Amino acid sequence: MLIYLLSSAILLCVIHVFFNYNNVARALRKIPGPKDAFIIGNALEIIVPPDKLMDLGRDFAKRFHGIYRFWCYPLGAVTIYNPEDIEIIMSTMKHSEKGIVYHLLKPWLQDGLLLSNGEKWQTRRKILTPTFHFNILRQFSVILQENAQRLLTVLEAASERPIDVVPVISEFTLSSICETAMGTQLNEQETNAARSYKDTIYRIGHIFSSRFARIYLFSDFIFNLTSLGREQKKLLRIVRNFTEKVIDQRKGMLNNNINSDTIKDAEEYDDIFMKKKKKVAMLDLLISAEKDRLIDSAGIQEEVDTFMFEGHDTTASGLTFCMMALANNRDIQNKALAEITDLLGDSDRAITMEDINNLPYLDRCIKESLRIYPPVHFISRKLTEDVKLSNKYDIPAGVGCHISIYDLHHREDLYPDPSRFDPDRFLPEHCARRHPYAYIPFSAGPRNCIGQKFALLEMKLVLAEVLRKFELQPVTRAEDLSFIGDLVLRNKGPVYVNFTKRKSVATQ
Ligand code: HEM
Repeated sequence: MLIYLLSSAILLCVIHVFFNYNNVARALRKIPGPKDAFIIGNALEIIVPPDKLMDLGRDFAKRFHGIYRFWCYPLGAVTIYNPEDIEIIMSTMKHSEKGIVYHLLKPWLQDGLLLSNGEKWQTRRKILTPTFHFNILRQFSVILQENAQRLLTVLEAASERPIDVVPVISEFTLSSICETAMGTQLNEQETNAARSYKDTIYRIGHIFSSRFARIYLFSDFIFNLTSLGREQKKLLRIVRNFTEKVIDQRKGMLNNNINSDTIKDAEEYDDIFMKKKKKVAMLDLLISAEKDRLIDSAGIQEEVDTFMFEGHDTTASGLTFCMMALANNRDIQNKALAEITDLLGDSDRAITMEDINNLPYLDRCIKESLRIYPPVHFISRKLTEDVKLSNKYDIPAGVGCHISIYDLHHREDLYPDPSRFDPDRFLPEHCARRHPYAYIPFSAGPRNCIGQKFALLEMKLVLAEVLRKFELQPVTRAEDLSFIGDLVLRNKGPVYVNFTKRKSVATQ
């Protein structure tokens, strides 16, 4: 018996040494982090119920300063929120391989821009960059304005009582991205296929959230055995059939309307569509690139799906929290409204892209809201080579490096009283004093958000239109929020705002 116990103890010690004293573990364990348990490292600390995941991150960010790590053989991860360290990781393509959590998106986005790497990413980024050229954004602004007007109608019908803005804003951003990315209207068309596509996208979003918050579902093998895994498979088929059909229809339309062989750049793209008086879609550039054999049909599908995913939930989260913040900060809301009224006077004409460039205070409100409530609150990389950070810690190759945008944006030393909503933090003189990687809602460096200008245009346009028409009154307060662990920042429950119709813009 004694021999049996002794040999078991020795075996456990050997396992412990093997798990926790290999080269990776030794390097990682020099970085501050939670206390290591025998054999299992930090496993027990990180397995928490899904609704506690965000709190766990915030708790660690408070306990450690700018960096902490987890280790549980064979998985290791370091979370950083020092601007100097973030610059080391984000400013080069050396560390551009995406972390393990992005693997959850693979069945849907495949090798689209968000997940691809190397030459493929470079080619795709080159094809897609002109989509966000000023001239094309100007055309998108017309579509965004039409969708904003539909949103105003919805808000008007529900005014004078608290509305959960989450579903209303999601509907707006999903319709907007669908029309700008694919040239397809979800609202007016309201065919069975369009409705089912919309519902499917929402449901897939929920499945991602559920999977993200349960680490045991990260394994494809286990996930595919669950009812969620089976449902996701079915839903992805619906999405793919819909986008395939839209792409085919668009190809047919382009072939009939455009004699030009290919579209070489944004100016030409703009020219062709302006002459034909056609609404442009991001998809058109991809179809054009297919003629040059730069991309194939499967590639077009990947990119359309990527834009649909990246382009709606993120902006919906940004708009939701910005509306809530403006409702809760009456003085700031009034200042933003005064700026709009000064610009437009009594006129009730629609706000244009040119107007948008003349609303610097609203711009600062959006920036501040994206600081406190960054829609993409963390990003993650898998390091393929060793990295020395600014504070001399070494992160070994093979481990994950999470960049906590949320904790970076809430650092007391960079943003005193970080929970206070203060748009003037973004006055040029204050920005100039800050590290360039201290504010990164759209990431930074070569793999930054390609849709940043589009997102800001969409947010600004719709906020300006909403503020002109409604006074936003507080219902949900900042202290009521409780975030759930998800790829996009989300409150656990509804986010209520009361929209009260203004009598007249001129009298405010
Ligand atoms: C407020 C809204 C948005 C925020 C906060 C946001 C944020 C981000 C962030 C942080 C990344 C980097 C992700 C990473 O490195 O893992 C990213 C990448 C990306 N975003 Fe956005 N995004 C927004 C809206 C949009 C929109 C509207 C589109 C499309 C129209 C878009 C398309 C993309 C794409 C395709 C990438 C991958 C870029 C690449 O790797 O080259 N995003 N976004």
